[in-house]
Amino acid sequence: MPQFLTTADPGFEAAFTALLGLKREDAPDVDDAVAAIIADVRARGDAAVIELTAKFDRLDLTPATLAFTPAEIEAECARVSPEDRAALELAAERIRAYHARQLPEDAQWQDEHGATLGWRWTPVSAAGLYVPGGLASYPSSVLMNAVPARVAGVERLVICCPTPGGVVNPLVLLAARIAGVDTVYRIGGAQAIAALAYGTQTIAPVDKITGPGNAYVAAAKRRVFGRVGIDMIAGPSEILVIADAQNDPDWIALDLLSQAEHDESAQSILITDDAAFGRAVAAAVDKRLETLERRAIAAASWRDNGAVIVTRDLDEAAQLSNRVAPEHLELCVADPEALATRITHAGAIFLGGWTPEAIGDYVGGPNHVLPTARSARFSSGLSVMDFVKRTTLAKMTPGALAAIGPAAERLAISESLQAHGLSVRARLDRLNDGGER
Ligand SMILES: NC(=O)c1ccc[n+]([C@@H]2O[C@H](COP(=O)([O-])OP(=O)(O)OC[C@H]3O[C@@H](n4cnc5c(N)ncnc54)[C@H](O)[C@@H]3O)[C@@H](O)[C@H]2O)c1
Ligand SMILES: N[C@H](CO)Cc1c[nH]c[nH+]1
Ligand SMILES: [Zn+2]
Repeated sequence: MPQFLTTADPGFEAAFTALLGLKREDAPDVDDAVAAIIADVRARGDAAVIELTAKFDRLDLTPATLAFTPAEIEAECARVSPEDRAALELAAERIRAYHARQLPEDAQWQDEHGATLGWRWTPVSAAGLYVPGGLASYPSSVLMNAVPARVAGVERLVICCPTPGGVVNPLVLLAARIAGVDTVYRIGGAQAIAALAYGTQTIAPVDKITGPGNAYVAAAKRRVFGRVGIDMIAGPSEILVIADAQNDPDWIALDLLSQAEHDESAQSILITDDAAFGRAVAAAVDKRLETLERRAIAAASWRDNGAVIVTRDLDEAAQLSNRVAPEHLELCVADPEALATRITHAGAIFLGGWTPEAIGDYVGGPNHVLPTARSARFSSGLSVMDFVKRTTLAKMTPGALAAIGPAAERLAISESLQAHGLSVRARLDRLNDGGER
């Protein structure tokens, strides 16, 4: 059973703290296994990747079959129905239009001394996009990773997406083609992350790795960070719904289950100011679980990590939500915009009862790769900004150097960094000797 909590109860704070502290990450020995996998791929390259893929994905590959061939991609794309193709194309265009607005601008100006200052943005040269493929496959995650990278101007885009037992989702390959991905490797897990970070005889290394994955993928991304950039550690999915009694309990139940069905470690929480409505939603969840396709996963998530919390009012609901810092936050209340002004930490906010979180997963436009496990307190969802970096620009004139150089020299001396100071002093002396102004 999910937890039923009431803020008016004396024991609420302890129970809520315990709810936030639920360990939803996987087995602690994952990191040891991942360290060994990364070391093996670094040492043996393709051979290690091929052996691990056979072991974990029941798929026998060769160096020549690590990547899908153009003919294979063509054949798989031809299997996609016109309706599914249209849905992917609609999603891709909306995601592209939304992320195009995120492109940052270069800047350049002269200050009062005549110095030219500024910055410019450049994309990473190569990005490796991880698309989960173990428990389910996610064409939508292809778009959510590849489209922002293309908008950012990344030159080389590759995808790693496991195909356990050789089962391919043609929509993953069509999504990759629509988004302009150059190469799709049919590998997954930590071995894929290691191959992207360090390269193998067949797989060229990249500069940035993005995309969600299971505990092995997350542990591998943590370990290769520094060798390559990573976006974040996008863990098991979460949703928090703040809803008043004016909602249809079945709608709210389905929204909660939409994230619970991702993973037994997912977390779905309802906060409401009406106890009877909270009970009605819980009953609607149980009813839906009787027939849901992924009911085994969703029921375990709801039972182990789910909660219904009754608050005194919606302000209290907002305060609690900020402590959860949920990946997804739905505001199903009369005035969602007003309540949203009280929200300080959330990966994505969905305003009003007509905005189910699933819209954000697929076609709304915003990215669905979002911070989990309270990391929305300090991090953001995947965006164009994950694929660009900023270079600063500075140009002194002799006059500008004369104006600010002495201060630099004094600070260099204060830090006992003599060459720093002398590199400025030599130029100032030239100026003092009548050199170029
Ligand atoms: N935050 C997001 O945007 C988002 C989107 C989609 C999915 N997800 C989450 O991503 C996760 C996907 O997990 P998944 O397992 O389905 O796919 P996955 O692709 O992340 O992991 C599957 C890979 O794990 C490796 N693996 C499996 N068992 C292993 C073991 N015992 N030792 C070493 N490696 C092993 C295999 O190589 C396999 O290819 C889920 O938790 C899902 O909720 C998150
Ligand atoms: N809600 C997931 C992120 O937590 C993203 C997703 C992909 N497909 C369906 N949903
Ligand atoms: Zn989802």
